[in-house]
Amino acid sequence: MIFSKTGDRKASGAKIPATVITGFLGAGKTTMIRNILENADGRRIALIINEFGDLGVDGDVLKGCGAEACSEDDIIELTNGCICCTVADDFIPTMTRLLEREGRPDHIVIETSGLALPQPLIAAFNWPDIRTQVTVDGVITVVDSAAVAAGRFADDHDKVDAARAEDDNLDHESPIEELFEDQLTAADLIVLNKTDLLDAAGIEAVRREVAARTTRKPMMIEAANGAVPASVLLGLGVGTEDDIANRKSHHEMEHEAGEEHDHDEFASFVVELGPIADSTGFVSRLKAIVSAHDVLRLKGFADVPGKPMRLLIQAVGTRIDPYFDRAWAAGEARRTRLVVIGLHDLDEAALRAAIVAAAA
Ligand SMILES: Nc1nc2c(ncn2[C@@H]2O[C@H](COP(=O)(O)OP(=O)(O)OP(=O)(O)O)[C@@H](O)[C@H]2O)c(=O)[nH]1
Repeated sequence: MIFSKTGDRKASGAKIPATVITGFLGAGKTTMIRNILENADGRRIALIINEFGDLGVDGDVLKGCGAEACSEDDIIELTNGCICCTVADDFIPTMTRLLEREGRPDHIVIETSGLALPQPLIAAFNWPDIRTQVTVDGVITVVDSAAVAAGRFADDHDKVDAARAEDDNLDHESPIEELFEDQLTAADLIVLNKTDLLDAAGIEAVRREVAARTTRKPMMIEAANGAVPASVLLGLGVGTEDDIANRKSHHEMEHEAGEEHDHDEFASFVVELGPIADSTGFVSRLKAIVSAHDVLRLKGFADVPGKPMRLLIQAVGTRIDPYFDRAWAAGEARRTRLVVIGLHDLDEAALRAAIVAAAA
């Protein structure tokens, strides 16, 4: 965070605007935030990142981006990715500490994990100590348009029925579909991202499907690589915390109907490997593995011997995108670590073995 030295907002009593950026795993939230930080127009931005999985890749990518607004110490990471369960434990104390600091930011940006329900987070802005000092400027939901076009959020009824037959505890129709809709329902602005991967007719079909998935009518804009001017994303001025009653999630509606909510629908684990000599072969073998095992998201960094830069590996569904993102720092341990995220029945042992074999 880059903080004001004067703390003049506090003195004037103006509330600090906070933008919540949500969207399913791999939609492009971090990419869009990076774009905001690089085009912050002199705003002092504090960034809170909530990530699923123990690796902190998003924070690391943003710390490594070199923009003035992303200095190492200026990004707060909340490591438990289910913000819906930890608002009281993690988020509220973090916000309180941020607001107690001497210098205060002009704007707060919060990236939820791809598996988080935004509703409890928005409701937390009504907590007395927070409500008097911060307002939700707007909720921005980033959509992976290519994934929508590929039917990734369409309910696969056969699969859901089979899973429910095997596991009585499954109380939801389809966790992915529900989350996708809950994130859309929370939105003040929907960014249809990854339009570079579709043609005009495909984008139009995505727009129609997304509109049909929420009863609200938030603004919708298109983007590639999250390239939307910060002036469009920041300053929506909605005050979303006053409108939570109109944005209820499936979970909230189930709770009201007296049903229980299961937090164990998704799972993640970290794989640590040695140096990867043949990075091209490794990435192509990983691609086959994520397809065969229905992995939702895989990301992390690899140590490629002889390369001064670390290799960032990102897989979203079956798309895999490796690139060297920054040089290893002096004294930094060169490590290969990947976080793997999937549904709760992810076969961790088989996946681990396959990834270790792919690296050999
Ligand atoms: N082709 C294409 N790729 C994109 C676009 N936006 C993001 N990506 C890629 O998609 C992958 C995931 O992007 P992230 O920004 O990390 O997505 P995220 O929503 O922060 O991911 P999680 O935090 O894991 O949920 C990366 O490989 C990005 O380079 C886009 O508009 N087009």
